Amino acid sequence: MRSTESPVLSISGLVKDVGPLPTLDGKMLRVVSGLSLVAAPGQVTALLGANGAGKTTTIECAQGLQKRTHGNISLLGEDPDNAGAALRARVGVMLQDGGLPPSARPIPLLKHIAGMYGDPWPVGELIERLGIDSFSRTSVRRLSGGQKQRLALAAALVGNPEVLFLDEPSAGLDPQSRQLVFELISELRNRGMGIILTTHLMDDAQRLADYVYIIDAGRNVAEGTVAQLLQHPLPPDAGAQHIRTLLFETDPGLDFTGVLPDGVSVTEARAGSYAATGALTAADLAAITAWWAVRGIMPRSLSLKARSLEDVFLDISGREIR
Ligand SMILES: Nc1ncnc2c1ncn2[C@@H]1O[C@H](COP(=O)(O)OP(=O)(O)OP(=O)(O)O)[C@@H](O)[C@H]1O
Repeated sequence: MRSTESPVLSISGLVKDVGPLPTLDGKMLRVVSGLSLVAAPGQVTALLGANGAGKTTTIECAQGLQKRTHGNISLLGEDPDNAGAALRARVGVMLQDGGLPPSARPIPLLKHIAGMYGDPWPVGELIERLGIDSFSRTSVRRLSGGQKQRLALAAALVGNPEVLFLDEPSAGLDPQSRQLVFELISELRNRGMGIILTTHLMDDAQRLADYVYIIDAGRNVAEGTVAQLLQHPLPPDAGAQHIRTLLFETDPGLDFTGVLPDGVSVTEARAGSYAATGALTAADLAAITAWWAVRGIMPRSLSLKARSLEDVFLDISGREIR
């Protein structure tokens, strides 16, 4: 596990049992089994895992919302299980379902929350940054999913927290709102806020995270910066299929047999739209462009896609659905 001076959150050997469950003949179910992580100030730390991996349980234990079975948790230097109002005031939480009162209207709600803090974030600034003015007269229950997300983020930030928990922050956001939220998250990180992001969206983690913990079945399975994880060795049975993909559009129905090496597979997903996947080398790129040149073919588009965090995640946690 990485070491960080004065982490905003540090979890070691977290175990959480739930139950007893009638479906297990009255036995307990272990949903987190010895998980450890460290989140630093001024960084986005992502917890990445499939549905049911134990992300929410871990984060709720970290926030003191669920009692842990074993293990140590330190949130801003304190045990969240004994947290008082002073610790809670330093922590911002944006939940997936918002957790906001359905009949409230956005601006009075934010002003009310701001009134509970000594040094709140100016409400007007948050309203402007998150485009809340455009739906300020609508009650929470009538907001769209994306509007609720933006209001939930504003509500999490209004207390000017030192640490911010974000659960799937881009869920339901249109591209403009997503960009807005991502820019704000980057700015908060640069100001020194410690941000803990829970997600199964690889793209969000790849774009935002300084450090990623991949968890599976309540355990740590890999960790590192995105760049480090992208170097993760391929599993022995992966073949070369996740190394690189060359995407190109040209004439339909072309036969590339003999142009590219055996380990590279070429598929035509739509007429004239091809993907060549495998351990492509510069020589292979030269071979395919030479082949086009001889035949007078000019592709309409051409792009090379490197192995992504999603490929690494699937290599590590398996491709079968949970
Ligand atoms: N009180 C409970 N009773 C029974 N099972 C539970 C309980 N709490 C959690 N679980 C199970 O523990 C596992 C972990 O749940 P958790 O919500 O932490 O996963 P997650 O990684 O946040 O998933 P998602 O991405 O779907 O939100 C799941 O299989 C869930 O069904």
